[in-house]
Parts: sequence; C-alpha cells; structure tokens
Amino acid sequence: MAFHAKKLINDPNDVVTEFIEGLVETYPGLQYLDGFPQVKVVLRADVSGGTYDKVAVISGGGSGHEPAHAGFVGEGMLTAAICGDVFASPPVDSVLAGIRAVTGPMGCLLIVKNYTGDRLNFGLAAEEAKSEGYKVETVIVGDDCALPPPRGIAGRRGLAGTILIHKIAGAAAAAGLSLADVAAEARRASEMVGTMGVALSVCTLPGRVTPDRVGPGKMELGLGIHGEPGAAVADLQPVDVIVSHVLKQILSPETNYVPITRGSRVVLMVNGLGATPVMELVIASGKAVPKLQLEHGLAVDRVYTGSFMTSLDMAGFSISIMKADQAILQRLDAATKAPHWPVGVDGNHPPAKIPVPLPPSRSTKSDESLGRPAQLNAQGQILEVAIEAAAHAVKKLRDNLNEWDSKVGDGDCGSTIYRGAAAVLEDMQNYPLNDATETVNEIGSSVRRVMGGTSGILYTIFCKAAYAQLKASTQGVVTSKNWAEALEASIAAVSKYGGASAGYRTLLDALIPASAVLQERLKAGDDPATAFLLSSEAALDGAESTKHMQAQAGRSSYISGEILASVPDPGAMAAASWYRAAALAVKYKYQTPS
Ligand SMILES: Nc1ncnc2c1ncn2[C@@H]1O[C@H](COP(=O)(O)OP(=O)(O)OP(=O)(O)O)[C@@H](O)[C@H]1O
Repeated sequence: MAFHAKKLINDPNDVVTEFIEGLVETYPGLQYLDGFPQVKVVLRADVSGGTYDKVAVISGGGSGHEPAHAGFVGEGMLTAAICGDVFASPPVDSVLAGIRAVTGPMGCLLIVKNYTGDRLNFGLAAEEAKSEGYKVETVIVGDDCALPPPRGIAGRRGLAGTILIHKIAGAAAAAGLSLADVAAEARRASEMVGTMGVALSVCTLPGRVTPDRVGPGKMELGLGIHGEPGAAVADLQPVDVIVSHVLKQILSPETNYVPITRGSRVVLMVNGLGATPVMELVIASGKAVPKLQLEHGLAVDRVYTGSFMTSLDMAGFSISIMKADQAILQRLDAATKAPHWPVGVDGNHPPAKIPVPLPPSRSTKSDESLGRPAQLNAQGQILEVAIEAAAHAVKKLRDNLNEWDSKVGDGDCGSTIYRGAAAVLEDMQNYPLNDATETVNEIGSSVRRVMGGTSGILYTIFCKAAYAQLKASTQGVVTSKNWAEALEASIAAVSKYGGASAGYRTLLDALIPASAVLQERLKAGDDPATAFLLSSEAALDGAESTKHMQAQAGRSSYISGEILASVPDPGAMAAASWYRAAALAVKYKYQTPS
C-alpha cells in the first residue's frame, strides 16, 4: 500500500532552505552563506575564512539526516556543513563556497560519507580549492557493517559512525593540530568504527508518495539512510534480540570490519532514524551495554543515545561501536558548542550502576506493618472478605476500564486500578485485620506505593481521610455509623483536593450517592449489611449516570460531549465496582456466619 505522509511543511522544494533558516534563528552561533537556493552552507558565525587560525573541519551531504550535518557545526566540531537537497549530494559549487568561507592558512579537512555523489562532488571541490591555493585533506567514512565486503567499486556506506569522526576531528582541530595531524586522527578513527541499522518503516520524502515496503510485523535489517531497502527482512523481535543481532553483526570476526577484540574499550552510539521515541532508543542503549560487556568482553567507556544521523521520519535505529583509547576519549569528551552533540555523556563509566538507596522517611512512625493477627475476630473476617471481593472485582474490570478510558482519557485507568488492587491483595497477609482503622491506613499505603496516576493519589487521599476519621471517632470496634462517617470524610477530602463535586463525571458520582443512601438507610434502622447493599446500588446507578454528564475534571474534560455519551466515567465505574463487590461479600458473610 502506498500513502501520502502528512508533513508540517510548506513547499516540499523549500524544506532544506527553510530548515537552515530555522536553524540559524535557533542557534546564535550559526550562520548561513548567502546564495540560496543553490548554495546551502551552514557555518560558524564567528569564523571567517581569511583569518581562521585553526584547521577547518567541513562535512555535509544530502539533507534529510537532521540534525546531521548542520546541527554539528560549532566550536570543537564542524566549522561548516554543506547541505544538499533531500538525499542528494550537494553540488561542487556549494562545497567550494563552504571551503572558501571557513578555510584559513591552516587548511581544511573534508569528512565525506562514502557515497558516489558525495565522493565526486566533495572530491572535485577539493581539487578546485587546492588549485586556488587552499590546503585540503579528505577522509572518507564507510562504517556500514550490514553487508559483506562489496565486490564492486562502491565500498561500504557511510552511516551514523561519521558523527563520531566529526567530533574527533573537530576536537583535534580545536586543539590546534596541523591539517596532517587532524586528518590522521580522523582517518584512524574512521577505521575503528562500525555501524548497522534496523528499520521498522521506510521514510517518507516531502511531497512524495511512499510505498509501505516494510509491512506490519516486519523489520528491515542493515539498511542505509536514504530509504534504500535493508539487507534482509525479518519478523519484528523484542529489542533485546535485535540489539544482540546487530552487535554480533558489527563485531563479526568473519567480516572483521572493526579491530575490536575481547578486552577492547569501546564507545557505543545508539542513533534514532527519525521516528523512534527517545524511550526506545534509551532502552536499546541500556540493553546494549551489558551485552557488550558480558557477551563480547568489552569495556564500554561512553554511550551516546539520541538522533544524530536520521533518515527523515524512518522508525528504527542504528548502532555504532567504535574502538576507543585514551586519545579518542579525550577528543570525544572535549567541549563543543555544536548544538546537537549530547551533553552529560563525558566521564568514566563505573563497571556497573548500583542504585542509590531509598532515603529513609524522617517520620518517627515505623514503616513496619502491624502484621496480620494469628486469629481473625468477627470484624476481621468481614473486613477480609470485603477487601478481597472489592480487589478482585476491580481487577476483573481492567480491560473494560481501559477501553472506556481510551475513549475519554489516556486508556490506563484499568491498569492503574489493577495495580492498586493487586498490591492490596498481596499486602493483605500483613494487614492488621482485627483493627479496621489501621487496616484502612495500610490499604492507603499499598495504593500509594504502586498505583500512580490520578486515581492513585485520589485513593491515597481517600484512605488517609477515612483513617483520620476512624481514628478520631472509634474506640475498638468500628460501628456502621463510623464507617458511614468515614466514607463521608473521604468524599469530602477527595472533593477538597481534587476540586470535583457531584455531577463532574468522576468517581465521586458513584461514591456521593452511595454515601447518601448509606446514611439514610442506617438512620431508617436498616441492618448494616442491608444498608451497605442498598447504598451499593446507588453507587452503580451513579456510575452509570455519568454517561449523561459533561466532564468537568480530569482528562475527560477535554473530550466532546458526543464521545463522552458513549461510555461511563471509568473511575466512577471502578468505584462502584469495588463498593458493590464489598457490599455483596459483607451481606453474604452476615447471612452465613462462620
Ligand atoms: N478531580 C478529580 N476528582 C475526582 N476524581 C477524578 C478527578 N479527576 C479525575 N478523576 C477520576 O480519575 C479517573 C481517571 O483515573 P486515572 O488514574 O486513569 O487518571 P488519568 O486521567 O489517566 O491521569 P494520569 O494517569 O496521567 O494521572 C477518572 O475516570 C475520574 O473518575
């Protein structure tokens, strides 16, 4: 199937020039050369060719790989980036313009990814610059490890490992080295790095129709960065498996692409290809480090995670591994003003990260649970069945709650409630069930520890308020009147802190009617179990009635009335569900005392 991707652009022909204009507006240290649309060169605003007293480091290539290359222009990295059109090598005149703009008496180093167009355009520009009297050296980077050694003349492709070469050469130049020495460091580094990519989708070129080549449930291994097909198509695997495969391929002794052997020190780069969330990239890095250490016997000295050399909006990542020594690490750690080089990565890695111990609470109250009594009294037994029934009921409702929440919120209400209920069931073996007041407090602690989300904090407040009310009003046994007052106090607290009242389409719309009926039935002289059961019917009715309410609290308040009318409020349904289950269990227990 082919599709026309949605893009936030104007004329597809202007994307590169408009990118450059935006880039220099964003970073005061960057400038661009006059000469749009043919000449697209980003350079350091503080460098002027005639007088620049360091080696200029210049790179570039087709656009579509942002932030490469222009985002790596800055003191300590590139002096200029020559931008071609999307996935098209820049013309000779642009490269020449860039060389003239930033090259002083020390000369310039051109770092070129190994693609025929780039080699030819940068190569011819280098020759012409030399004939104008400039000192020019060129380093070609071909770090692709996905394919067996090519038989033709093309050689290996240049991929994200090139960014590490930019950094090393830029730092060497900033340190004042000669052109020959900067080029030698860059060349040496380029022989130490290997890269391989994995794609989950192809990229969409601005203004063009894109074939959905990869297809659902599939991934491409060993792709280039221009949307060209990967070396192999495979079923999508967990990232753990993908990372293992890619590392093995890069470090393969058969291809012997990188001079890395057991005991080597390396740096790792996990590079997003344009549409991969940071979370997924960081997960991949977290998995790659121990694999490099334990499976390959390598010391991982630095980890760079982010989007460095993308392929427009391709989903996927590439992994680069570079053999490191002290000299390389020093260049990688050197300060730079290049806006897209990551900060906070320098410095030695400990062999393993031990988490910082949780700081103890300053409160004098012991965090120890009071513990489950050996023998449950009558109230303890009722409490036990009620809690168990309530927790099981909302656990069962997880998928429904998530489904409703996905229509009116973020789709996690059931999972949040499930976490709380599961923790309550697990912790219950330590609840002091003969002491209802303390048990309520313990339920609050379980919920607070695991639940999170809006309902997590609301139920924590709910339990705290109930606990405070029970503590103040009971001596020993908790009466039904005490429970009713506790429910009322909890509702008041949730309303106070959450700002919602009756009719706001929240969990209060189940609990407020329940509380009213409970009080009313107890006053009318009903036995506690019956009053509880009748009030639970009011909770269910209240929860159902939320369908007809316009939301005024929580995420649902941003949703149209039409969508809201199709489902009840998930929080209210959850509240009614646990309340109803507890009431039924209590009623049953009263009828069949042990
Ligand atoms: N101010 C409020 N007062 C009382 N209940 C609220 C309030 N805001 C939201 N709720 C209840 O919380 C339920 C949603 O709980 P959930 O834990 O899923 O929160 P969320 O909106 O997903 O937010 P997040 O998980 O990001 O905190 C809603 O269905 C509603 O019943």
